[in-house]
Amino acid sequence: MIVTESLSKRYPRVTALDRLSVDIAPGVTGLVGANGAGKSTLIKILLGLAPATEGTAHVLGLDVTKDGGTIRERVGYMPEHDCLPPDVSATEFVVHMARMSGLPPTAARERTADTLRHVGLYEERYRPIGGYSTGMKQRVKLAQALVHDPQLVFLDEPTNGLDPVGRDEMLGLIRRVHTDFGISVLVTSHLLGELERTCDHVVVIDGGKLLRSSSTDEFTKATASLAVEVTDTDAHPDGTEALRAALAAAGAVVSAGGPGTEGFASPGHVLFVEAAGEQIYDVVRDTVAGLGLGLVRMEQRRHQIAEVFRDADARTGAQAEGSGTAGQDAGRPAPVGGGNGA
Ligand SMILES: Nc1ncnc2c1ncn2[C@@H]1O[C@H](COP(=O)(O)OP(=O)(O)OP(=O)(O)O)[C@@H](O)[C@H]1O
Repeated sequence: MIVTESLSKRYPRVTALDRLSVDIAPGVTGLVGANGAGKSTLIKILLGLAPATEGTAHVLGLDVTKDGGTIRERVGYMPEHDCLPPDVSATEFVVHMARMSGLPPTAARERTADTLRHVGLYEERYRPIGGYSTGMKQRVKLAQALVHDPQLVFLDEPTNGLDPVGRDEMLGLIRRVHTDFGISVLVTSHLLGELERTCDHVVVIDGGKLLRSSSTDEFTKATASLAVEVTDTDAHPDGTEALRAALAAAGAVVSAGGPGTEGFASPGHVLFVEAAGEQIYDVVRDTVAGLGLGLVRMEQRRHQIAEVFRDADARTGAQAEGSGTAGQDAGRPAPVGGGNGA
């Protein structure tokens, strides 16, 4: 759907994109990075609205330097900033945008009604946009991006300014844009956690450079582990340590405490056991029983993407220190806002 090769965009004082090469397949893809990472710049280049300094980019097989007009016919765009006229209604505005996209008057009105209903705007759609809440304005922006039935939409920070409930609703809507209508989505955010729940694939950029591109499942599944918590007994005053030693002796890969224990009432009592296969459940149960400990919990846990990046960063940071090249971009993770999107 989207292919870039060594794409760079340099402003006089800033390199907004730095030799970025990505290949994005159909589906819902998250483009994540801190403010200033280059997300909006990439979208503008992909729409043919801003020229790249070097490199190439294709959207739906079309060259952004030559086919910008055709790309914009087939791709919807929800800009980040507030750009809605306050004194017209959502219906008037979206009909206008549909007409601008080339739909005849009747089709434009029908598609507008359908799309506004889909994004959850009903009778309010006849009121002037100036009186809308932020959530309603975001929905109007989403509707205008969808009204001409594009193959692909670019959504730039669609959850900006929304409270947690509004954000969840918007993320649900975005997912349905793909599942209900088959439209592919490229959605940007500075919050990793919210993309984890919404996207099939995540691309992370930092300082205009590609940090990582992989499927959401790859980030999380590969790191499945069991969180195990046990009681102490007279025979084992530190039951957690006794279990850790016994499991390690049985060949299990075990870690205690550290990242990932947030949310547990007694983080010091939680062991993470790498879940290599089904048999690990029996190994943990038998080891706990053999030690005479009480099993408080044994639950499967998928790491959140943010943790994966934190781990990767720790590794890269250690390497960079070791090689004396602790440099600007080497191991910097996307400095994004945590794993829960809240
Ligand atoms: N027209 C411009 N002239 C000069 N510098 C620019 C211009 N547009 C963007 N930049 C710079 O390029 C960098 C990337 O900006 P961009 O807007 O693409 O980031 P972003 O990841 O979308 O962040 P945000 O969510 O804050 O918009 C920033 O440092 C920004 O200041």
